[in-house]
Amino acid sequence: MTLEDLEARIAERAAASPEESYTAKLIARGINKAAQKLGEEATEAVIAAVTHDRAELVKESADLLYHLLVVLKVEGVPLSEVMAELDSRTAQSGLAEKAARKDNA
Ligand SMILES: N=c1c2ncn([C@@H]3O[C@H](COP(=O)(O)OP(=O)(O)OP(=O)(O)O)[C@@H](O)[C@H]3O)c2ncn1[C@@H]1O[C@H](COP(=O)(O)O)[C@@H](O)[C@H]1O
Repeated sequence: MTLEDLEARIAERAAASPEESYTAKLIARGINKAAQKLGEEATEAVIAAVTHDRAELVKESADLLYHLLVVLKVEGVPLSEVMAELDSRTAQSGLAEKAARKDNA
């Protein structure tokens, strides 16, 4: 499974009935609920990381990526746009990118 596969699955399930699909149910509840779930999963991943709970970190990371893709779907942002942003950063180090952002702020 790639993130692109998951993005396609989410797009497919978005059209399903909320009674039979968690994705459809979450999308029907709107961006505030989807964003709240994203925040919760991020927090759970952070807790797993700082408590060195490796198995939980793997599970929470999967939840986090899924909920991020749902939020991107609701907001109409294709994953390819996020990947293109990451791609554009490979030309420089993360520290140089951070300094450039500060200069532009
Ligand atoms: N990867 C996921 C995935 N990860 C997490 N989850 C769901 O995310 C939910 C998070 O758990 P919570 O207890 O926080 O959720 P909850 O109790 O419903 O949340 P509240 O609304 O009560 O806050 C669980 O119900 C998980 O099943 C996912 N649901 C779906 N997918 C993927 O999406 C596909 C389509 O799923 P459906 O849309 O359900 O058909 C699946 O085949 C998977 O590939």
